[in-house]
Amino acid sequence: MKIGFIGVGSMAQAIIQGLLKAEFVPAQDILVHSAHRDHYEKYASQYGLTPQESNAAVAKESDLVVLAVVPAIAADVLAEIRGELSVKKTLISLVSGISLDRLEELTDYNLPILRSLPNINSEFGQGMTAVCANENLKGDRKAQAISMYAATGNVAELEESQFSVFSAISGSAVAYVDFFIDSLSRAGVKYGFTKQQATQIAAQTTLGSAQSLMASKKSPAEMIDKVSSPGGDTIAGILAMEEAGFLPAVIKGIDATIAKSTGSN
Ligand SMILES: NC(=O)C1=CN([C@@H]2O[C@H](COP(=O)(O)OP(=O)(O)OC[C@H]3O[C@@H](n4cnc5c(N)ncnc54)[C@H](O)[C@@H]3O)[C@@H](O)[C@H]2O)C=CC1
Ligand SMILES: O=C(O)[C@@H]1CCC=N1
Repeated sequence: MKIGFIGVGSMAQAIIQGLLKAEFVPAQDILVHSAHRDHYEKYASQYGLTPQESNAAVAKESDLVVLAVVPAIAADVLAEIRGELSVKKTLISLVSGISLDRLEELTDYNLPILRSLPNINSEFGQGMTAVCANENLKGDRKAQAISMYAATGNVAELEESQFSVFSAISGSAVAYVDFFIDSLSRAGVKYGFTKQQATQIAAQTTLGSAQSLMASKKSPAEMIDKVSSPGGDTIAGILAMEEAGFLPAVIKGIDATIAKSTGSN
């Protein structure tokens, strides 16, 4: 099976690296093309991938055609490759905010298409990807397309109407979690830790907390209660964070993310 990537930016590279680590397909069966020849040729040669001269060539030579460009140019790129797509190939879009209806309108109403929203953690097999197939993609073909993402982490099949919220609390939230880690780290620096020490401590604490939460099957609130000793330090910190607007700040950030991805701001 050949997997072609149109666009080799942050998200495509994370998936490619995840696929290589999982040995999902041989490296040469991953085809790439993007706007910058120097960059995609160098990247392909570094990892043994197969560079292609054009977006149309990627589409022609691949079984799974992954559209990994920014939303603003997706329509132009689909116009370039439309002639090479067929019912024998699966188009996988990971472009935020572009619906299956719109993808069909820009290509062909008979094509098997998987709309997806991965996150950057795919690079290390820790991804969280939402998928939704159109009615032309079913059975083994659908399983094959989804298996690409399963090789790089968890997959959830969702209604399309849930995508913008998913994108905010997963795709974008990788940055928000890192923002939180960086905030903890800066607090450590304020009190004399080096940035490197503080970041390592904050990151490991975040990782350990997420793993413990999932392993325990408890709610985050129950875990907070376990850490908050009566009359202790943690509850004092929680109350101060609440007073400073921690929860409303997070909700506001998610609202803004959803508004941007749905074009409602
Ligand atoms: N970065 C992330 O964490 C996530 C990104 N996405 C989606 O992934 C898509 C790409 O985002 P990023 O990788 O962050 O952007 P990026 O800017 O890092 O990558 C975009 C790629 O498209 C290429 N490109 C530009 N014009 C082109 C053209 N005419 N033909 C072929 N390639 C062209 C660029 O050279 C670059 O390789 C977006 O639609 C975004 O919504 C979805 C989930 C998470
Ligand atoms: O920032 C963005 O637009 C993309 C969508 C989800 C994560 N990154």
